[in-house]
Amino acid sequence: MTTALVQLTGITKTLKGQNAPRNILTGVDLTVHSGESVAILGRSGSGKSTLLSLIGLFDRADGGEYLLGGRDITRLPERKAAALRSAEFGFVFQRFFLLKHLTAAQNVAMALVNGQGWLAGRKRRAKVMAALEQVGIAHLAKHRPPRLSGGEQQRVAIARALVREPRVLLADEPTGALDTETGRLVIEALHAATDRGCGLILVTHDRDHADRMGRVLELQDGVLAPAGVRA
Ligand SMILES: Nc1ncnc2c1ncn2[C@@H]1O[C@H](COP(=O)(O)OP(=O)(O)OP(=O)(O)O)[C@@H](O)[C@H]1O
Repeated sequence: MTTALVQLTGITKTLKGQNAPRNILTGVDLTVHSGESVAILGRSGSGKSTLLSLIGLFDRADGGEYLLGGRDITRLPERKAAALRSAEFGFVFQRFFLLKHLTAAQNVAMALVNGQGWLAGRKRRAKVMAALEQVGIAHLAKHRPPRLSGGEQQRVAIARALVREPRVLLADEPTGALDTETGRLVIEALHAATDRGCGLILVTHDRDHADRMGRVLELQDGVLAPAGVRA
């Protein structure tokens, strides 16, 4: 068995409630390997986004252990966590967060700016076009977001997440603002990333989309368990 990309053991998280602290995650175990896709279902408020933000190193667990590619990152200092976040993770959200005045290609290229500046022009263009191609919208490279449909805009956002070749793709309700058919295309574009060895963790309310993933889990009472089989 290969080394797991993401390995969470006994993850706990308590958040301030209105009156008293709330134990949102009480012992989450999750292992995701390269090329694997996992869907996380759960009722509203069950802690799905909280869990994703811990995996993506936006926040820190109170307890438990987090290994990334076999390396223990449970207590990584914030500066190192930030560097790891941008090197290892791609993020896709319900809102697309595209810059309206830039073309699709320019929006994707924005992800290639780092502390050292831009990649050299030709290399950058090739990476951007490859990412747009991967999600099936290379022909829309010069279009600006207001001229694109919701599904096309979300695929630009996925290309922006993929262009840095992350090891793990985290998607939080990426089809929440889309109709069913458009959502299906977006799910396929996300899933295609696993063919290249990316690990994919998808938070969704849509059981049909969840069933497109290799495994379907449910967050309930602070822990993850295999989702029940549908009648
Ligand atoms: N920063 C915070 N401080 C206190 N409580 C929070 C904070 N963020 C979220 N919560 C609460 O924690 C619980 C879990 O929130 P979370 O957003 O993780 O749930 P979710 O399963 O993603 O919900 P949804 O499906 O509605 O997006 C909710 O009750 C939410 O109100």
